[in-house]
Amino acid sequence: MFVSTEKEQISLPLENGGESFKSTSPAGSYPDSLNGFPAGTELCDPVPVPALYTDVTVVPEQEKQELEQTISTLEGEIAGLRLQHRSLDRTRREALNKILDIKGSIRVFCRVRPILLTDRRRIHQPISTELEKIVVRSGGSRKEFSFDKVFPQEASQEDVFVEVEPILRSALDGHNVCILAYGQTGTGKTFTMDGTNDQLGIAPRALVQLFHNASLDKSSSYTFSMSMLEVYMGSLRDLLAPKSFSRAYETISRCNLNIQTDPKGLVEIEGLSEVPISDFTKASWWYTKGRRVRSTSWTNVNEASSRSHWWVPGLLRLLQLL
Ligand SMILES: Nc1ncnc2c1ncn2[C@@H]1O[C@H](COP(=O)(O)OP(=O)(O)OP(=O)(O)O)[C@@H](O)[C@H]1O
Repeated sequence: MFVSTEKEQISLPLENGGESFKSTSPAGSYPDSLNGFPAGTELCDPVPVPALYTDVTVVPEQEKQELEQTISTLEGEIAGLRLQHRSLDRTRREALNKILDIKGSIRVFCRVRPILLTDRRRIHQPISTELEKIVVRSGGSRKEFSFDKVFPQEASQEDVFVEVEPILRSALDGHNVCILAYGQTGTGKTFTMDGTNDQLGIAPRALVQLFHNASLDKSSSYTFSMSMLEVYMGSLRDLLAPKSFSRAYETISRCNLNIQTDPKGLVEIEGLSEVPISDFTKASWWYTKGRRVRSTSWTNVNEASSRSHWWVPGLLRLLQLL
């Protein structure tokens, strides 16, 4: 005799050929339509069908063995792919290191700022650019300067970022890297490093890229931290100092951090805040906070002049100096 659940997925044999279900008390009979019971069969109080029956799927032994075989094959393939990924990653690192060695561990780019409507002196064609060279003509003299790459006036933020992007990969591979913008006031350091809301510069793009690359790399784990420091009027200012701390010690501590060199020759800023960064959202939040705190002042050349500053997310250092 078989009892079927309503879902009809499972049929389980009842022991004793159903004898044990013979009615001894006020009879109840199942209607004809129920499976397996002849019409009018007397039974005890209706046998409660355990809820368990509806959830259990009995897999035939052969199918089970096939599934186990498939799982073990897939596990083998995953292990193989992991090994392959590790080996490819090693090759990629070596290739990147070679490229950086060939290109030089220090690379100097020149970005030419377009002439702005606000510029007082509108000298047209003062310089001409080539791929790796600029020529400056002034007062009858002509001077040439060579660089690893020259970005002409038309170069977009994206064009600039493409050149520095491999350095970010290097940072995740464990190298110390530094991106430094240097130039006279008003030449476009802030524009290149920070950019604007619709033309993001290197720093916000770097944050996106770092966290994106780190999330793709399942074989390593990364921890990120960030510090932001401003060099202003000869003093060092901690841009991520906690508010209460900065208020209480505003005039003393915020502007009087010391630069120390440890026995290994590494530079350390004593007392500089270093905030742990768990993800891109946090990084972006702290970066925006640090930018708000920094000093900006007017110069004769640049209306919204930002003073020298640098920031350090994990291993990456982005510096901007006058
Ligand atoms: N490549 C560019 N394309 C368009 N506008 C630019 C470009 N570079 C700079 N600018 C504009 O030129 C002005 C001065 O640039 P920016 O403030 O970045 O100079 P800076 O070198 O950071 O100056 P300071 O040292 O005084 O802070 C800004 O209005 C900026 O938007």
